[in-house]
Amino acid sequence: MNLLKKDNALSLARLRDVLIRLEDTIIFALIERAQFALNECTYQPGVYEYEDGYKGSFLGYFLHEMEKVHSRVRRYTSPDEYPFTSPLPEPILPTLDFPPILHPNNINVNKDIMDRYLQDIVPKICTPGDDLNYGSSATRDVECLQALSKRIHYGKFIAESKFQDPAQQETYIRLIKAKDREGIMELLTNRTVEAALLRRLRRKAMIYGHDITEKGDIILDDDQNGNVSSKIHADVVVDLYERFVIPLTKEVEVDYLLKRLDGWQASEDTKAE
Ligand SMILES: O=C(O)C(=O)C[C@]1(C(=O)O)C=C[C@@H](O)C=C1
Repeated sequence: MNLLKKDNALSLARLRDVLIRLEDTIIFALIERAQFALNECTYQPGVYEYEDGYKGSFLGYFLHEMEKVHSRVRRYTSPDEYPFTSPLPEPILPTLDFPPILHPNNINVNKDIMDRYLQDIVPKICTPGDDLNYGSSATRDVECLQALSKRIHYGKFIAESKFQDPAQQETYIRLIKAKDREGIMELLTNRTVEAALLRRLRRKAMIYGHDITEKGDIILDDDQNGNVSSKIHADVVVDLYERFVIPLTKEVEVDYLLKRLDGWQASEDTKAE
């Protein structure tokens, strides 16, 4: 989404379209990672020596080096991009003037994303063992992590859109003032959208995870669920969204909303002047 343009940036339908596109990005990134073995040593600190004395894992090193370059081309000045590592250098490109779409905040849940990715996702999508493709698997890890991070932090835009809905703003303000986390969570939850998302995701993961014949039919495997030797198990993708991606997006939404009124009245007064 072009965040330099403010028009319609907060339309809920458009934001949901972004999330739908990111489903494809995430499924393909997971499929790419799944072709390599677990390669545990890339996640363990102290296995390699780095010229700058870095003490973390190979993935941590690779991610930090990549983020340094991306930071120089101002990736993390965009309100939908969040780094995993720090410190990062200043951009070499001039600052872009993004219209203020989000309320100022410093929410970044990438540490949680990294923990869940390493503990829960990689062991489920990769075969155990070591195939020596360390660079390839770390490259894919970075793609998965960045796609998940973007998706989950989009919760901020969705929360802002919901807050600005005139039909709901008063209720949000009341719940925020009461610091009612559960009430906010309930109000922003849309179970119909979640159920439709999970159905769509299962279908996509089934289709993207299999090859097709020349006629376009899906080549299903011969187990009863039709997904034993697929590139990725549809169940794993659905489970990942159900237990991790959606709940963490909602946490971001709630965290954002809980801070939504900080300095708000002051900024409304300035706008009115
Ligand atoms: O689409 C929304 O309304 C969202 O808030 C996003 C999302 C999601 O993570 O996909 C989260 C909460 C809602 O219950 C439905 C979907």
